[in-house]
Amino acid sequence: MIEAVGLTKRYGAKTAVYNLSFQVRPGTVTGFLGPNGSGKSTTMRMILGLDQPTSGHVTIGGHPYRKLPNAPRQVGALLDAKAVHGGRSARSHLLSLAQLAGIPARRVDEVLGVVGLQSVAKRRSKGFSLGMGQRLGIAAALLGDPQVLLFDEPVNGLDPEGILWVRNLMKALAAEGRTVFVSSHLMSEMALTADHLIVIGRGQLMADMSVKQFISANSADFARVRTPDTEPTQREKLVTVLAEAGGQVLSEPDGALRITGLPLPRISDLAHGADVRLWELSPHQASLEEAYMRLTQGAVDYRSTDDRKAGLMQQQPPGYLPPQPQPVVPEVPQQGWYAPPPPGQNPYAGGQGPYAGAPAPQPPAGPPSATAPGAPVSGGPAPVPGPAVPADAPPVPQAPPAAAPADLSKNEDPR
Ligand SMILES: Nc1ncnc2c1ncn2[C@@H]1O[C@H](COP(=O)(O)OP(=O)(O)OP(=O)(O)O)[C@@H](O)[C@H]1O
Repeated sequence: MIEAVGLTKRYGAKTAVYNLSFQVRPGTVTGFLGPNGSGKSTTMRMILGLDQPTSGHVTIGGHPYRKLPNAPRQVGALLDAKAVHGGRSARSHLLSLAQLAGIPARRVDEVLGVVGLQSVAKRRSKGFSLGMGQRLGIAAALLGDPQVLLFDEPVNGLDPEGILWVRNLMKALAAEGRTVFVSSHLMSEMALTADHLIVIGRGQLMADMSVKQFISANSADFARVRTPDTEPTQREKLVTVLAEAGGQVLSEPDGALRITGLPLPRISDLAHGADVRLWELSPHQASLEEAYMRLTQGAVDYRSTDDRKAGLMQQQPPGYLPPQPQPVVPEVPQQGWYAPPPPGQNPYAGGQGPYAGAPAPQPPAGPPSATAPGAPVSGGPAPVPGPAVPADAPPVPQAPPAAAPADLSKNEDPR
């Protein structure tokens, strides 16, 4: 088991990790998630004794890494796959690691086989592709047959076959009772691989729970309903009856309705009772990506802007007005689009949890339009105020933080 207690790491004015406490248990794959720069690699380096915490401590099986007897036989890690002497072959790189840890040479050939690099074992690693480098890094982590494994973005650069292999490898290692701690930005992959999640934002703990709990705490399942495109009155009638029955109704980009708060059979009965024909009534399960984006959207430090290419434009005569682009609502839901979690289920959005008191998301300024996708069409108050998207919303609405940890990079001590 890995146990972190009050872990804090400062680099000068920058607080990379702040007061982080968690446990990573054996027998499960624990996913370690967080936006870019949130402190995942720093935390992993502290676990492995490569960085000294400013305060707090972290142990593996009750001991700090540096005090573990023959640590490479107990803990395997992939932190930076590029940290290999490029002039060495894959085999000689692994052989040197094996010799340092007292691991027999035949184990090197075993792990080369496990990661599928036998045929290039004698090639210099500097000619390796990104994915081959990752495989070599994973081989190094497996070398000592350790009980505790840490992988920092192991599927980075792997082909689909490699991703599937890593997924199965992680699960198999956990099924053998090992402790597996893995960071990734690929939510779809994490949803398939991890049992438990530790989520950090700006170096602080945001969630520590099972994947299932995480999704239900941070999003809600919903029903998608479509009435005939040619008969807008049918849609309006349905919106009214659903709202009267207590449903929350949002408009989707293609004109369909997104309903929360009512089970599918009830929606069907209400439509039937109102003599409304349905072209679609389908259940939708919230994804880990939705739940993750909803939780962390306020803790994202590095956000892209549209490339308007204004710097490449010719200067226009005074008074010239550029054509206004039509607002495009993303096909895939983005900020402000996430179905709100059921009332009281998001410990980070209400009055409990470490971020209690953080501002709840508010709809962007401007009147919501019943025809604008994402605008609440009708219904009672949303359980957690979900930001609506007005008709004149920019392509990616910048919703305020859902429940953001304080930005510690500004050198402000939050205590
Ligand atoms: N040696 C260092 N000196 C100064 N700042 C550092 C150092 N290492 C990390 N940081 C800073 O600490 C913060 C956390 O970085 P870290 O690499 O741990 O994040 P991360 O969650 O692993 O990010 P990513 O997902 O992009 O890999 C960042 O702001 C980073 O710039």
